[in-house]
Amino acid sequence: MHVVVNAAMSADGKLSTRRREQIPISGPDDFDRVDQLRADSDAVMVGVGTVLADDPSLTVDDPDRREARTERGDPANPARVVADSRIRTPPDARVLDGSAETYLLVSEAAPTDFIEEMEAAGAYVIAAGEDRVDLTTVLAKLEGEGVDQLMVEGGGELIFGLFEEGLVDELSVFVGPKILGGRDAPTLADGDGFVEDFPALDLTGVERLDDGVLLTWSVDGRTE
Ligand SMILES: NC(=O)c1ccc[n+]([C@@H]2O[C@H](COP(=O)([O-])OP(=O)(O)OC[C@H]3O[C@@H](n4cnc5c(N)ncnc54)[C@H](O)[C@@H]3O)[C@@H](O)[C@H]2O)c1
Ligand SMILES: Nc1nc(=O)c(N)c(NC[C@H](O)[C@H](O)[C@H](O)COP(=O)(O)O)[nH]1
Repeated sequence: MHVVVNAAMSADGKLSTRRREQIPISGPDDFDRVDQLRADSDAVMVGVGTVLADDPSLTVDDPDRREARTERGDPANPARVVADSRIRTPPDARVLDGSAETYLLVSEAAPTDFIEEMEAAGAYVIAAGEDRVDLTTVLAKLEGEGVDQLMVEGGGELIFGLFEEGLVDELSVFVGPKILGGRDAPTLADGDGFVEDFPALDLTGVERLDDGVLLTWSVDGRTE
């Protein structure tokens, strides 16, 4: 499986405001690039923090791109994947609106009645990990379901968790022309932070885009 993390951050490295309110950091060209990346992926993943903050749809916006997917025999939209250890996804979240397949990745601590509620709402539930989702195991299961290219759209907790497990192959970050500030505002990689064995990156691209810059890296030492 090829795992691509994509995010937009302010010039000071924040993914959103300290109130976790989503504000546009990307401009139209970057949003269009993100839409193409979704269209090129088998699944798009976020953490439940992003579902609660933004209620994203995670679908492909451009009808031509959806049509191109169906012409090559894929569903119009990639599958949606939410890492949600204890099931905080609301049953009326957009990711459960039926416009794409949705996998809910939960831990063994997830309450059984919540699992049933999510399945009734149309989600496929995959459980692994005692207290929080065991990302290595669930990504292997998703690969078994045919997910070869996984795009991860955040947020900072999930991105850190994936780096922690050595699961990221590629990182693309749009750095936009804003300062958001806030010591508690989400950043690209939050979690507990590394104190050693820092993941190392190889810069593969620098491109001026909208009023910002798109940086792409490949990740050293990723084990398949
Ligand atoms: N600018 C961008 O590109 C962008 C993209 C996505 C989200 N965001 C912002 O990020 C914020 C949400 O990010 P966040 O960090 O609060 O939440 P998140 O989206 O990273 O979700 C975190 C949740 O993921 C789940 N999870 C399960 N297993 C995990 C594991 N092994 N490791 C880590 N997480 C695991 C947990 O339930 C955890 O609470 C929002 O403010 C949103 O607007 C910005
Ligand atoms: N690429 C990007 N640039 C931004 O400036 C910005 N604020 C986000 N934020 C990601 C966001 O937190 C959501 O998760 C989805 O981008 C929303 O997805 P939908 O359009 O609803 O499908 N992402």
